[in-house]
Amino acid sequence: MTDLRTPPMNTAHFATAHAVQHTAASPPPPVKIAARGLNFWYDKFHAVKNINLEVPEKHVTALIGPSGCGKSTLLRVFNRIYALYPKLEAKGEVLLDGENILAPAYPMNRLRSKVGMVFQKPVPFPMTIFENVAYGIRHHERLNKADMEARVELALRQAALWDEVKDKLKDSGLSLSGGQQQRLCIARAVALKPDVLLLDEPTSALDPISTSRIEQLVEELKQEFTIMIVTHNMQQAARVSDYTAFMYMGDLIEHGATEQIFSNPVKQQTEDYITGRFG
Ligand SMILES: Nc1ncnc2c1ncn2[C@@H]1O[C@H](COP(=O)(O)OP(=O)(O)OP(=O)(O)O)[C@@H](O)[C@H]1O
Repeated sequence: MTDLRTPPMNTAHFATAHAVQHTAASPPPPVKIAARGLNFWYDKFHAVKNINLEVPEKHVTALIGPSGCGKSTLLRVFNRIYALYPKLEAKGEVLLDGENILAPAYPMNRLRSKVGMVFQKPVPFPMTIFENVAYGIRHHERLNKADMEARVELALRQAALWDEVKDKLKDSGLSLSGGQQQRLCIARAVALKPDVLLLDEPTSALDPISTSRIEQLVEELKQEFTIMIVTHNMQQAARVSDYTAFMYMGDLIEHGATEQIFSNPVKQQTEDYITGRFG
C-alpha cells in the first residue's frame, strides 16, 4: 500500500494529520449530507455547477479552491441561507439524512436546528455572553432556568471557552477578544445541538494562537458533529480535515481523503492549486 504520509517532494510542506483508510474492518463512515446534481445561480450567474458530493458523518471535510470558485456559495446552499434573498436559485438536491433540505416543504426551523453555521468574521449579538448562547436555544426549546444554565455551560465548554468566561457571563459578548468571539459564535452554533457544522473561513480574521485554538477545537468537535470547513489556508485544510473537496470555477474538480488529495491528487488542476502554481 502507498504510504500516504510520505508526500511527493513538491507537497512536502503539508503535514496531514489524518490518514483515512477504509478496510473491511473499518468501512467508510455513513454519509451525513450529500449534494446531488446541485446547481446554484446568482440571478443569471451560474456559480455552482452540477455538484455531486458526499460528506461523511462525524468527520471534517474541507472545501478548497481559488477565490471566487464557489466554496462559500456551496456551503451556504447547505443551510439554504440563499432563500433569504431574491433572484438566487438552487436546483438539484441536498440530502440531509436522506431528506432533501431544498424541498420547499422541508421546515426551515428544523434545518436551522440541524445545520449550524459560523462565519468568517465573528459577529456576537450585542448582548451578554450568556444571552448570546441562550438566545438561539429559546427559539427552539423551552427550558427552565437550571436546564438553560446547564445547556449554556455545555455549549461554552464544547467551544473551549467556558474557563475564560465562566466568571463574566453577564459581560457583553462584544467585550471578548476576536478569537474568543469566534469561539462564542461556535458555542452559539453548537448550543442548538446541530448534526452539521458549517464553518466559512472561521480563522481568517484571527491571530495564529486563536487559529490554532480553533483548529484544535474542530478536531474535538468532530467527535460529535459533521463538519464542513471552507479555508484558503492549505496547511489548515491538511491539518484539520479528513476529506478535501477542490473546486474551480463552480465545478467540483476532485474530492477524496485529505491524505490522497495532498499527496497524490488525480487531477492536474488540483495539483497545480495545492502546489501554489495558481490561485
Ligand atoms: N451575492 C452575490 N451576487 C452575485 N454574485 C455573487 C454573489 N456572491 C458571490 N457571487 C459570485 O459567485 C462566485 C462564487 O463566489 P463565492 O463567494 O462562493 O466564492 P469563494 O470560492 O467562496 O470565494 P472566496 O474564497 O474569495 O471567498 C464568484 O464569482 C462571486 O463573484
